[in-house]
Amino acid sequence: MSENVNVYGICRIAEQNFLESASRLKLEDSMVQRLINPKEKLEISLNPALSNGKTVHLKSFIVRHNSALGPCKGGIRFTGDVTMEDVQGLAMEMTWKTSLIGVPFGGGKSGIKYDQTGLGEVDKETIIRSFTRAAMRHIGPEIYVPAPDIGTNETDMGHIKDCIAYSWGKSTTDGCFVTGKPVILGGIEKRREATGRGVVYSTAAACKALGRDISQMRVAVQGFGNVGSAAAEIIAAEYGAKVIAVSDINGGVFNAEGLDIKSLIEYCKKTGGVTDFPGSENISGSELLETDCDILIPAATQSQITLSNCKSVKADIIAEGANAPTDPQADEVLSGSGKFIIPDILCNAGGVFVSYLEYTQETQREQMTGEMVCRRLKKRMESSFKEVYEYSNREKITMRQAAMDIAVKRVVEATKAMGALP
Ligand SMILES: NC(=O)c1ccc[n+]([C@@H]2O[C@H](COP(=O)([O-])OP(=O)(O)OC[C@H]3O[C@@H](n4cnc5c(N)ncnc54)[C@H](O)[C@@H]3O)[C@@H](O)[C@H]2O)c1
Repeated sequence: MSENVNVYGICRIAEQNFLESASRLKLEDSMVQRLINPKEKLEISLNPALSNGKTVHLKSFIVRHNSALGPCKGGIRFTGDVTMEDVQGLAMEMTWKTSLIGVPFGGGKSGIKYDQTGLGEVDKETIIRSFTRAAMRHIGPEIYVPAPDIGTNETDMGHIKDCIAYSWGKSTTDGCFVTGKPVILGGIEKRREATGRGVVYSTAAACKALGRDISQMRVAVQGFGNVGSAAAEIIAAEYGAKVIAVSDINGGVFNAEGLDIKSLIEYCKKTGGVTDFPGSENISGSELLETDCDILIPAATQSQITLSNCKSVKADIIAEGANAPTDPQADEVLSGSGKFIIPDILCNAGGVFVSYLEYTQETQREQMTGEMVCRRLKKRMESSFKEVYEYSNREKITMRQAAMDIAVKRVVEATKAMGALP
């Protein structure tokens, strides 16, 4: 892990961003309490027996933060260090993200606390099925709809769907219980790359707004998983930008002339990481963040840009592919020095937008082509970017503040419209 992980903590970041927005919007204290506290928090113990015959004991978490706008939506984080607090912060972020991007979902998230180092595919499936069986009564099209996040992928989502259908004695689920599934199981084309693609569409919109030619941009990407590798590939292949540095948890690689991202993806499939990629120079994780470049895409994990390293960030556009990669104090320093930050709830909302398309497709039993998905995603990322950019200019606040205020206002409006429960 990098030295900066969890310096601030995602829950604190999410709460602080919300409280600042609540203060700008002059929300009443009762509304603040209603929105800051999650609707539901669950800790579920799992005891699966793995293929070596040993039973392991692990914790899993589900947080349904807010469902004023619809069923709670958010991915499953499966790592050795995920905590209930992380899941709570991430669930709150989802509430604002779904609101901002304009889909009828609330915010949720789940976590499975288990270190996957050395875990084989069969045992991973066992743990995913164990989680699904235990959590099933909290998952459903009108309750909480999971998706991939760090440590989970479309194969896992396929197992979740199958596990639920199996428990009913049916061949499939009735409605959408999980998004990000394989296409053959009712998933949607382009979902795997949707978050990274959305990051690129919002970055392209930012370049346009700032009068910068994206094809001339030098890009550094932190994290080369689902989000980072797709963003790197698309910004290079479709927009002609030069991706000069990428990193993963074990370090990074650099080439001033641009890395061949397609080959790097193939290389990672064989070796499990970016280090020693032929034709590049190895760099450290912290050197990646300090790379002399125009655009930095943090797409790894939270609290990577902190008060202690933010002054070394040279990129003047920061596109937050990860959730909460920038600590609030660092955010203030960066914004104060004129950096343009595309905040996470806007920048990485492409994944949940395409999850929404998957949800509607499955409910209506129709099929959308990849071309239709990309067109709708691009249109939505551009219109959301425009909304936030104009609001930020009008109110003379940062992009993050504008995104938060727009998102919080919608949830407040829905909450007021629902009225108080008896
Ligand atoms: N998958 C999605 O659809 C989605 C949607 C919205 C937001 N996000 C967010 O994007 C981020 C990445 O998610 P993902 O799905 O790509 O995860 P992933 O597990 O596929 O990939 C994570 C990548 O980050 C690297 N990494 C982890 N810690 C690192 C560190 N400290 N320094 C450098 N690299 C590090 C890993 O080695 C890996 O390459 C997370 O913050 C996640 O919450 C994901």
